[in-house]
Amino acid sequence: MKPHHVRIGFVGTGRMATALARGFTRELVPTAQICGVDPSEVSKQAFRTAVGKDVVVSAAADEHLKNSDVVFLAVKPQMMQSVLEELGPQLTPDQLIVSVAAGLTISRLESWLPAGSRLIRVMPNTPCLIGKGACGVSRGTLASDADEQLVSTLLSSVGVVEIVAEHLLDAVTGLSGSGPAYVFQIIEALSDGGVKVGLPRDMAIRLAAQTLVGAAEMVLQTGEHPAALKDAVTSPGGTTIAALHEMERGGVRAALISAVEASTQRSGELS
Ligand SMILES: NC(=O)C1=CN([C@@H]2O[C@H](COP(=O)(O)OP(=O)(O)OC[C@H]3O[C@@H](n4cnc5c(N)ncnc54)[C@H](OP(=O)(O)O)[C@@H]3O)[C@@H](O)[C@H]2O)C=CC1
Ligand SMILES: O=C(O)[C@@H]1CCC=N1
Repeated sequence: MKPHHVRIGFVGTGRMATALARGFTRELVPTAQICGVDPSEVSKQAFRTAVGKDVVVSAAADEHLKNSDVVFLAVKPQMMQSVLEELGPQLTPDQLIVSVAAGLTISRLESWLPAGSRLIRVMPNTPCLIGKGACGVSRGTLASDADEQLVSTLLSSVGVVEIVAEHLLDAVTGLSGSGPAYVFQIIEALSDGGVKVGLPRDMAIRLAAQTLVGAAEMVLQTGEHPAALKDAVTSPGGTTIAALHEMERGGVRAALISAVEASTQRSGELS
């Protein structure tokens, strides 16, 4: 199936569903081919406002969801079992199911889905909203090469895709799934630093964010190790080494390593 012909349904129209749907419809999928199911009036309307007025939303599974080729499960992990118990009988074997839920393993999801369901497990992140996502993908027991290809193509339209063994998806969650939150906090802290030394807040936020964008792009475009790029900024006896010493004293590296590890562990617990 051609990706731009795919009809996509979202079960749960919250933050991650909105980021994906809006990302898919930027270039690839017409908004009229997207639908969403969510009992929350607030989420549903926010989803439609963000993605487009052609999007059909409803409080419960309807004909639009039943006619979707791909169904994204985007509810909280703790709700998934009860959602699938209700939704399962309305799914058909023709539909490809994609879970974005943190932690829930393929075997657990397959045990809650109707027998014979084709499942792909994905860990995306919210920058999919602007086409800059980072996603890990693992294939379920019955999903085919074509299914994996279709989901990879959809997700490639909203970011980079890494096909990973399922046991690594918790680690992907710890790094890139939760990662935007770490980076937002870093940007906020850097801008606090800018304000402390006299910059106006809005300028400090712009400078901090652009510094992260520029540094990240340098890593991706040059292929150089981040440590080498750091060394190129760091003059002997200069300003940067004075700052890096403070970061080491503050345990920034250890804190980030522990952050990834804590999120990974929590993802494992959610199953
Ligand atoms: N946010 C993120 O950055 C990421 C999230 N994820 C995963 O995405 C999933 C969704 O997370 P997120 O978007 O943040 O959560 P949200 O709470 O923003 O969205 C979940 C939505 O599902 C709704 N919902 C509750 N019950 C049902 C139901 N029976 N049928 C349909 N919808 C229902 C909720 O309504 P109500 O609010 O009324 O409960 C809510 O609108 C999670 O499994 C999470 O692990 C994965 C990667 C990144
Ligand atoms: O915080 C969470 O549980 C979700 C999963 C990854 C990002 N947000």
